[in-house]
Amino acid sequence: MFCRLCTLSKGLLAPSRGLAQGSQNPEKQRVFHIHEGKHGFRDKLREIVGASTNWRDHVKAMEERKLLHSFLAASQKGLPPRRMKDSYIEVLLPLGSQPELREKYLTVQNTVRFGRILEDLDSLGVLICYMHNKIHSAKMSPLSIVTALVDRIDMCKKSLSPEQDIKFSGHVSWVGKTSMEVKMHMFQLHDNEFSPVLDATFVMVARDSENKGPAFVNPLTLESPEEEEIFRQGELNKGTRVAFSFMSLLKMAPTAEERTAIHEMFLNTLDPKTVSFRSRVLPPNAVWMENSKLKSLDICHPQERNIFNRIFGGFLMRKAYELGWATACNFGGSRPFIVAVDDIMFQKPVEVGSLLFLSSQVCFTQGNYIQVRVHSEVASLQDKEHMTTNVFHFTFMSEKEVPLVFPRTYGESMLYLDGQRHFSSMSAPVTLKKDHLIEP
Ligand SMILES: CCCCCC(=O)SCCNC(=O)CCNC(=O)[C@H](O)C(C)(C)COP(=O)(O)OP(=O)(O)OC[C@H]1O[C@@H](n2cnc3c(N)ncnc32)[C@H](O)[C@@H]1OP(=O)(O)O
Repeated sequence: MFCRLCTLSKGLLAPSRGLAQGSQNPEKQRVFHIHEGKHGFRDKLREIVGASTNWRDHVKAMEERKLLHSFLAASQKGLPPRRMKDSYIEVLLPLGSQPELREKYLTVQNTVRFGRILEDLDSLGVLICYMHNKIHSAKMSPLSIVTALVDRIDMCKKSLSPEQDIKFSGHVSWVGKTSMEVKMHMFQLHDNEFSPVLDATFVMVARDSENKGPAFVNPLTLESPEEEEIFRQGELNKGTRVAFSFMSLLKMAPTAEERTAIHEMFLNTLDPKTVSFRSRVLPPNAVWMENSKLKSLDICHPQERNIFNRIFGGFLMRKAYELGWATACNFGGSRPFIVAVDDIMFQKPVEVGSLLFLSSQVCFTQGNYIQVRVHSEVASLQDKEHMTTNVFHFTFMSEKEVPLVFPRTYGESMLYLDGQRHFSSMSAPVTLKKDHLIEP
């Protein structure tokens, strides 16, 4: 499979060039481990934020964070600029050399759980942003950094083995006033070399010490034409996001071409015997969209909280991904493999104790591809009103050709078109490879 970003990222940023291939890193403090402990990156995050390790201390820990308010900058100009390499870090997931780590990452097909990788990417993105905004004289940060958007995750043409070491790297690639774009790469050891397996772009937002209002981030200074290109790409990404949201089918009617396509699908479902709008029949090898649905419910226990005592974005992504994978599996009747994740917007934080309702459905298919949409909403135990927190978009590739999915209602037709737009925004067509084994 061709991966636009894996190719683009190769050699663009000076700090990642040598390190990406597994060479020695002179700045040892920038290399963290996934596991807990002295060099564990989650412990590092807790240290930076001063988060509680026990739920019973969470109120006290938050009270302490209030005192950090005075360290917040009144304007962005008051903050020193940072270089891309200031935020550059690497994180090791030594699945090969530390087999005790494997269980957590293992699927029954002896591949790596992609849902676990999503969790690691989320924490890595946050740590990168803390590196960018580091106050050298203070151990703790006054900022609360939250995930606003998973812009894109593209898989490259490599299998993920649970028996080989994995390495993540990343850095801040663009900054606004309170938001930052982060680019992350993942590599796996293959013939003694770390080869690219995944590229990800997230947008993180800085909030004040109590996560109640916006906070300024350090500006970014660019040191080479390559870095200018990365930054320019960040600007472009921002523009594309605005254009995409402006064109949303919730705000605007579909294009003439899209309307024609939907009308043709509708005509294809009319029963030639009755030609009645009430009796509709599916063409051969097609499934009604409503019959592709799967739902789940989770109780958001304190264990799933992030360092700011809200539910961890990575947990929400893992849950949505796993339901999406099951939906694709159920629909296609064979093992689906993840190809791309895009446009996951974290609209509202999820409180500890909430009920999390996930609803997943296939909204577009083509050949071996299945586009799945997972809608997430929460309700509190006291208040039964449901509130949407996220919409997830996953592109899967099935081992076999899959049926067509047909919308029955106008609402479903809009979901179909939205799914088609997400599918079309994918980098490039991919060919099914036996070694492309990235599963739940
Ligand atoms: C281990 C630790 C892990 C911790 C990580 C997590 O788990 S976090 C948990 C999961 N995530 C969450 O719970 C976040 C939930 N969402 C939210 O709280 C909020 O939607 C939000 C703070 C992200 C944004 O709120 P608002 O839109 O009201 O904020 P505001 O309008 O001030 O915008 C702040 C900045 O974010 C940018 N922004 C907002 N939404 C955006 C989006 N979808 N895509 C790109 N950028 C976006 C704006 O341009 C602006 O940047 P500029 O100022 O630069 O122009």
